[in-house]
This record gives sequence, structure tokens and C-alpha cells, in this order.
Amino acid sequence: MHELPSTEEDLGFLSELLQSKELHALVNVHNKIISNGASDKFFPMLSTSMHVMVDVLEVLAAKLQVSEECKELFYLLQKPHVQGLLYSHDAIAQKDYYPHLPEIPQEADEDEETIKIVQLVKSNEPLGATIKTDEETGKIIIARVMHGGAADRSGLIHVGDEVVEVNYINVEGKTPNDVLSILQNSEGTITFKLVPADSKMNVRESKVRVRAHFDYEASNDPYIPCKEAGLDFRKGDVLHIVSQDDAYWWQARREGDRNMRAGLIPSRALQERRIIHDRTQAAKDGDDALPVLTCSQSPKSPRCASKPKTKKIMYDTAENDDFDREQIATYEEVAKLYPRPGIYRPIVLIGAPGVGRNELKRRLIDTDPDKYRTPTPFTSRQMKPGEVNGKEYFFVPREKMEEDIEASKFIEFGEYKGNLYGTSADSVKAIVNSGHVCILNPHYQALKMLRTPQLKPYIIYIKPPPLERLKETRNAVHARSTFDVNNSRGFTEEEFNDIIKSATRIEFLYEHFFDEVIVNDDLAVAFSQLLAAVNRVESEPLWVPASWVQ
Ligand SMILES: Nc1ncnc2c1ncn2[C@@H]1O[C@H](COP(=O)(O)OP(=O)(O)OP(=O)(O)O)[C@@H](O)[C@H]1O
Repeated sequence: MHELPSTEEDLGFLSELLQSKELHALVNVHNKIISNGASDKFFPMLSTSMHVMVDVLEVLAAKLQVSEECKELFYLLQKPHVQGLLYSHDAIAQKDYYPHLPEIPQEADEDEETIKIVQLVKSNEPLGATIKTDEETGKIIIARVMHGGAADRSGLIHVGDEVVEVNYINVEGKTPNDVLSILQNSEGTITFKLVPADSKMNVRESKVRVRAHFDYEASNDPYIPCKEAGLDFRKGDVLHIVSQDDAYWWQARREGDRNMRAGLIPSRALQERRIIHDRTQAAKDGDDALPVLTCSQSPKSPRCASKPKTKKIMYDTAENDDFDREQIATYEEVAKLYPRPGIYRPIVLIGAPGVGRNELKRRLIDTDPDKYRTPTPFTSRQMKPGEVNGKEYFFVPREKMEEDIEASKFIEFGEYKGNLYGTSADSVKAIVNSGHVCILNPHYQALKMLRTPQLKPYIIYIKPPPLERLKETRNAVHARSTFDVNNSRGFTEEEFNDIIKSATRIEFLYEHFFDEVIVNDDLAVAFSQLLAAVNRVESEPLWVPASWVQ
């Protein structure tokens, strides 16, 4: 008796096959033919109709001028479906529909080393396998089989197989480079003689998708074992990781890429090591890769030393609170989040103070104030005459606000003229739960509190255009600097510079959190991009951190 398939994958395939409609239909057809044959009701007159057809075609070819009918029959008999019909007729007449199984070897010597001969036709496509010298035995073995490549698709070459011959040339004692040149010099069919690995690594294709947080170019990587096998990608690309068997080199495909062959990419562990190495090196060389803002450059407190009316945001009092400064962004596991009717993801506009987040938010809310809402901030200051609690602000005692800040109930908070101001996480949740689209433009350090599986925000980074364009566009419309509402006036040179510096810093620290980047150059263009993004979030499945979907 044959051994049953041992792997879960084989069993799964077999069970699926046995239950498939197609197989059942085939068995029915088979049974019908057998039972009809048994009743002798239908039987074929001959089993060589193909031969007869060829004979008829020969006769007709000589008589095409005789009549139109001859001509028509001549063409009809050459039609593929007519020939297919006759071919099937003959196959059935010859009872050629039983599967041909190979003979079971009676006396296979169990100790005898199994050798497999694999023939592959050489094409422009690479073989999709790498070889190496086994450290212990010195033999040439298959080191890696790229998922979806020619070797993988053949199903005959596996990791660990020992290469004995290539095109009948014994490779014993040869180096991988020698073998490579044999392969390069061969044409047509390539024949491998292989000793199969003891345990075939039947790796099931993984379903992991990651978003890359760095650019990768295999041709510039001195450490990749095989440059041709590398997969290039850009920051932000979503990659399908098909194998993580190797600690240093994963196999991946770019999501949505039609090319079925996977490529090598550095594993998370390897990439983290490289980044740490680069940073240590940069620190040794005295480079300061991280743009650090001094007090006067700091956004939100540009006039902290000289002016008394300072709007001081607490976050900036401790810049080393940047929670992910030490985090090394390599790959983030992602999954698709499908839009849920009536529950909208909050839209978070992040950017340098003054870049135009308020302007964009205001324009968006104006398009449909019933749909788009922004949370009412809290303050510890006294209510002024004419103000309504819950309209401009929620007015709460200072102690209560301090308590809530301590309990991390605020996504952002700050102090201005001795009073506290802040936005609570609960007010964001309340907007989401009431079926509205929550629009936020918090300080960038609030991302820490906002980017949670509960809120699932869509983060749009509002990027300033290059300095010259920034000045040109803002000056053209006499844009007002809103750093300090009481002293609203045109942007100063220093403030324009601060926007660019602050943007560089935000990008350095938080880029891996951005779902989208909109350059606020021409306001109308930036706004139409924002509208398109908001519509996309409502209607399309989008990639989010995998933990948000589980
Ligand atoms: N693309 C643009 N072209 C010209 N002016 C712009 C553009 N975008 C914004 N502005 C103007 O720039 C000024 C600052 O914008 P806005 O108040 O929206 O910035 P902000 O990022 O919200 O800053 P803050 O956090 O200080 O409030 C406003 O007067 C706004 O109208």
C-alpha cells in the first residue's frame, strides 16, 4: 500500500480534490461511459476516426476545384473543435481514459542512495535557486529555492538537495562559482543529478504582509548572497513575505506585483543590526543624524525667551520624550482593514506648526459640517462672558484637568498664560461612536496616544513645499501666522525657516507612521488631495498595522 501524504498541506490538497465538483463531474462522466458501454446501447463503429479524417483530407486536397462542397468539407475537417471531437471519440473507443500509473518497483533496495534527475529548459528567466558548499561535507548543495521561481515551480528541487552532476559534469570538489559557469555556458535543457535532502523542507507559503520603512537596492548591498536574487523596494511598499526560514534573508514579493518569483530581502534582525551599526558609526564620526531643535527653533514656542505671552506646549518642555527616537523602524506587519459602515476612522493631520493643517481642516469641515467634526478642547481657564460650556471649550477646574492628564486621558495638552488646554481621547471616541468623521490636527507628539487599535486613525502628513515656494505661496495671499492667535501677523523669515526645520524633524521621527503625504504647495491642489484621501478611507480597504485587525 502507498504511504498516505504526511504533510498537512498534502492532506489538505487531497481532501479538497476529493470534494471538488470537477472531480465528481468527471467520475460521473466516467461512470456514464462505463454503464453505457455495458448496456451495449452505444458503441463506437471504429476507434481510428482520426486516421480516416487524415485520409479524407488527402483525397479532398486533390479535388478542391471540383465543387464548393469539397472545399467546405476540407476546411471543416481542419477546424480544431472537429479534430478535438474526433480525437476524444477515438480515446473513448480505445478505452484510453484510465489513468496510467507507473509500475510499483518490486524490489527497491532501501539502502540504495536515491538519485533524481531533473531536467529544466533554460530560458531568460533565472533558475530561482542558489547553491553553496556544505561546510561539513564540502559538497555542493541547494541553499535556497526562491518561491515561485523556475526551480520551485518544477517541484523537483529542494533546499538541502546535493548537486552531483550538472549537464553530466561531475561537480565533486568544484566551487559554487565553477557550477555557476557550467550553468551559464549551457544551452537548451539543463540536467541536474541530485541526491535528495533527507527531510524535504516543505515550507508553506506564509501570509505575512509588511510595510517597509526603508529603501532597499540589492545591487548596492555588499552582503546579499546573490545580487540577482534580490528584491528592490521603496519605503512604504507593502511586501508579501513568503519565507522567513533564513534568519538573515527573507524571501518576499512586492504586493500586487505580477512577478510570481520571490526575491531576497534583509530580515528584520539583519536590518536592525545595520541601522544600529550605521547610527553608532555616525555618532562616532560626530554626525548628528537626528535634527535636534533648539529652544528658539522649537515649534509652538518660537519666542520662548524673549516674549512673555508664550503659548507653551508641555510636550516641548521635554524633547527627549519623543517616544520612538530609539525605535528602529524596519518592517511593520500590516493587514487590510475594510471600511465599516457608520464607523469612520479619525483623520489626523500632522505637520509643522504653521504649515496649514488648520486651514485644510476648516475647509474640509465646511464641505459638510454634519459629517466632519472636530473635538471641543478642554481648558482650565475661567469662562468669559458670552461663552457657552461645551461650545468653544469644556471648562473644567485645573485640578481635574491635571488629574486626567496624569491618567493619560488627553491626547495632547499644553499651558498658555497659566491655563491648561487639551483634547481628550474620550471626545475623539465620542465623535467616532456617533457616526461622524473626526478630524484632528494635533501636535505631532500626540501620535503616541492616537495610533491605537481602538481609534485606528488615518494619518496624513502635511508637508511644506521647498522654502522658496513656501514663502512665495504664503506671501502671495498675505497668510497669517497663527502661532499666537493674539498676535496674528504675516510669517517672519524665522518662522518660515522654523516650518522647514520642524518638518525635517517630524519626518525623521515619525515618517513610518504616515499613511499618506500631502504637500501643501498650492492650497487648492492640497485640499483636493485631502478630499480624495478622506473618500478613500471611507470606501477602500487599506493597509493598517496587523494588530488592529485581529
Ligand atoms: N497652501 C497655502 N498657500 C497659502 N497660504 C496657506 C496655505 N496653507 C495655509 N496657508 C495659510 O497659512 C497660515 C497658517 O495656516 P494654519 O493656521 O492652517 O497652520 P497650522 O498648521 O494649523 O498652524 P498652527 O498649528 O500654528 O495653527 C494661514 O493663514 C493659512 O491660511
